Amino acid sequence: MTEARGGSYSLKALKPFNAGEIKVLLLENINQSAVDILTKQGYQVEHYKEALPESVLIEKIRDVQAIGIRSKTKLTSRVLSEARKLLAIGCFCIGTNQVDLETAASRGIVVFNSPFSNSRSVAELIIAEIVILSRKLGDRNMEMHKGIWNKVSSNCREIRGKTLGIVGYGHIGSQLSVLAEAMGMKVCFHDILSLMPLGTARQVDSLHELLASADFITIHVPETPETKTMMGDKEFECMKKGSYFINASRGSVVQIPALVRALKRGQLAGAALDVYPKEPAKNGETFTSDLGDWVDELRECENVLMTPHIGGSTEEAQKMIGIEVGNAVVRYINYGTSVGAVNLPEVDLRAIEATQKIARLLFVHHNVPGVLKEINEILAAHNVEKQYSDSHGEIAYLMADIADVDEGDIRNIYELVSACKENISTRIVY
Ligand SMILES: NC(=O)C1=CN([C@@H]2O[C@H](COP(=O)(O)OP(=O)(O)OC[C@H]3O[C@@H](n4cnc5c(N)ncnc54)[C@H](O)[C@@H]3O)[C@@H](O)[C@H]2O)C=CC1
Ligand SMILES: O=C(O)CCC(=O)C(=O)O
Repeated sequence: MTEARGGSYSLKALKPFNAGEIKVLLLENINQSAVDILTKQGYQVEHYKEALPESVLIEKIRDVQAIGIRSKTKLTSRVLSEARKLLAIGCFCIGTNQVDLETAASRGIVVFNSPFSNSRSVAELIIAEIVILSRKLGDRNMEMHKGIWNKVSSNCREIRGKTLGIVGYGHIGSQLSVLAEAMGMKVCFHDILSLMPLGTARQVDSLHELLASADFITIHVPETPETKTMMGDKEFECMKKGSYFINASRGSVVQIPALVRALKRGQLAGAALDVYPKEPAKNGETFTSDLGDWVDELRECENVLMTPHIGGSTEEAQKMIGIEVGNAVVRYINYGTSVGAVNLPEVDLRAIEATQKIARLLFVHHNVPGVLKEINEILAAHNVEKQYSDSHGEIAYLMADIADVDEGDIRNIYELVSACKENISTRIVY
């Protein structure tokens, strides 16, 4: 058994398994920092640059203990029902809407994401887009590439003194607020939560009030039943004539035909989109009407910037995300630590000293009365050094360190706990 240094004494590295048998599937060009962390553990890592078609995904997911994805791979209940060995899903991004979180939890599969490692990258992109839209640089750039000299100032404006309206004042929205004020903009925002405004930003009561008062509107909400299609004809009609619209959240939030109508009738002077209702699965695929008629309609509009979902795609963000999510997956597989999980209770225990003969029970179960009594009866013959249990809706997670157990005790505890009626998943690491 290997040992890790922890402060002034040695900590036990818990690995009840042959690490070489742990298989990890990484999709969508996840950063090398994650590959390095996982391979250093001795895990077998299969690494693809793109998302896989569903049939191939199902074939591969059957055989792995962990999978890493970004925004394209849909882990639906159909796909997860095939994932019989899966312990952990790493979303190497912020959004987790591509995963059926409830199904994952009900199967004892933990889901991690990286809640803010790419927020700054998105905020910087939005600042750039505000300037580019305001100066109509997208169109001027395209003209120059075609050999056309078109020096105009009409309707091109500074952003200083203009109002930025932010929908969703979370990690990205609030970071953007600070950057925009530094550029001389006034900031107001709308959020379903009452939040502390940064700088001199101002929270407004309703989405419609925000839409009517800003020169630029930018959306930074997660995909939820409430935010799906939240921007339609009525909302664009509320916006100031000649204002600009930006979306780098999720494509489902905006009704593209309504946006196109607002652009064509001159209600909006331009728009920037980074995300779409349907996106190609990999680089090299085309962005054409195969995805929907809305593609051609958008491509015809003037002063519309379109980027291929690159809000979080910077070297800095991808490296940080790789390290953060890669480590979270390792900690869960090796130690059972679920801190940072988005679908299971966050449970952890202090590390075990290398000299201690301790086995750690990791038990995900249905959250019903009587389960802990049953488990503690199983453990009654042993000294439970420490234990912690928490629940998240219908699912609960118990972690217990049991002292002075031999291989026979461990096998016995495993068999009794996993036979418990409310068992979802039982592991013992030692
Ligand atoms: N284009 C890209 O590459 C990227 C896109 N994203 C997307 O951006 C979204 C936002 O990211 P973060 O700021 O990190 O999320 P966050 O969770 O920190 O903030 C989201 C905010 O939206 C608010 N909100 C939720 N529903 C709302 C509603 N109906 N109306 C108004 N406000 C609402 C929440 O209260 C929260 O304050 C992510 O969920 C993800 O989908 C994130 C990173 C990169
Ligand atoms: O980088 C990606 O693939 C996805 C970025 C994103 O949309 C997110 O972090 O939610």
